[in-house]
Amino acid sequence: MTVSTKPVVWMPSGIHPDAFKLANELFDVITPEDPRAANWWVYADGSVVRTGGISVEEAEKAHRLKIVSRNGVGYETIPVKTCFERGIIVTRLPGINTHSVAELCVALTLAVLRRVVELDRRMRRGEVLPSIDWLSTSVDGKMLGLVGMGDIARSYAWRMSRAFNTPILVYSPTSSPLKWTDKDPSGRPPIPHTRVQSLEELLQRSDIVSLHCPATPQTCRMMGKRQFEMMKPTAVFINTARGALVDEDALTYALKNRVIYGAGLDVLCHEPATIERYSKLYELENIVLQPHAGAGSEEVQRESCIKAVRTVHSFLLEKDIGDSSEVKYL
Ligand SMILES: O=C(O)C(=O)CO
Repeated sequence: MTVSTKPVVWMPSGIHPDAFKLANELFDVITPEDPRAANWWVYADGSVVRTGGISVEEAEKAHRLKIVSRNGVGYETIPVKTCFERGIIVTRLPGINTHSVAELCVALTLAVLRRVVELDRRMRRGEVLPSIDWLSTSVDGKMLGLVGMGDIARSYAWRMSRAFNTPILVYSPTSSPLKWTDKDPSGRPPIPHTRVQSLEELLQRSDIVSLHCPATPQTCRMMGKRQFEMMKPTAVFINTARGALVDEDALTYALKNRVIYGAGLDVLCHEPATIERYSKLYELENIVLQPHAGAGSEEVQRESCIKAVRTVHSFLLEKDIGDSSEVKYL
């Protein structure tokens, strides 16, 4: 029997084929199909995770594990405290998917306001166009309200203001040090915007409300029944941030009863989402859903998966995560 001398790496979630090929050259990879997957923590020196992450119990049992490399930005699915206590380093790729997620924000906004997906479905069901029933809402000049001031919010704001002349309102629940008055890292000019002092004001004034905050105890369920009722009945709600920010029963009620016009969601509380769990949401026409695909462009996935794999390799071999500006320790 040949014993592999390559580091053993656990990869629980889907990974771009080019990165998977590279990983197989560099490591002895354990995927969910591998017989070792049931107790991967006995074997693994490193792990590359996208969605799914790892549990506290797994981190506690993983005696060989030295690094968890998150292929993406958010890290709430990784037990960072336990990892630190056990000397396991955690890395992520901030900024890697900024423009890809911002593009999806634009796509969801257009799809919901112009009823793109709903009308497509209705045509395929045999309804005959045109009809007054199919009137939608223009995007041009609508007030865009952003909750959070990170890079994705900024990239989305830049695209919307340039393409659709949307005035921008911003509310940041954390005291964000970021100023949108400087050029952004891609050299784009500042975006004119108005900062409001409360979520209430943003909800009342915006035609498009979009969330851009991490899930923390402070932001959890920040959008509930009361908040949806503060929005205009003509307004749409976009969430590409995290499902935990939203009370999903309240959103379902608001959509069903036309408290708001529509919603576009890339994230849900329970992912991967299933029709059984979300049957009430899935049956609504005024919602467009995506399977947490904001970072899911071919280009971004190829780049980020390869970076995440290389990070593990550098660390296991050289105790260093390399000099890429995008790879960061937590
Ligand atoms: O990278 C992340 O954390 C994402 O959720 C991308 O959508």
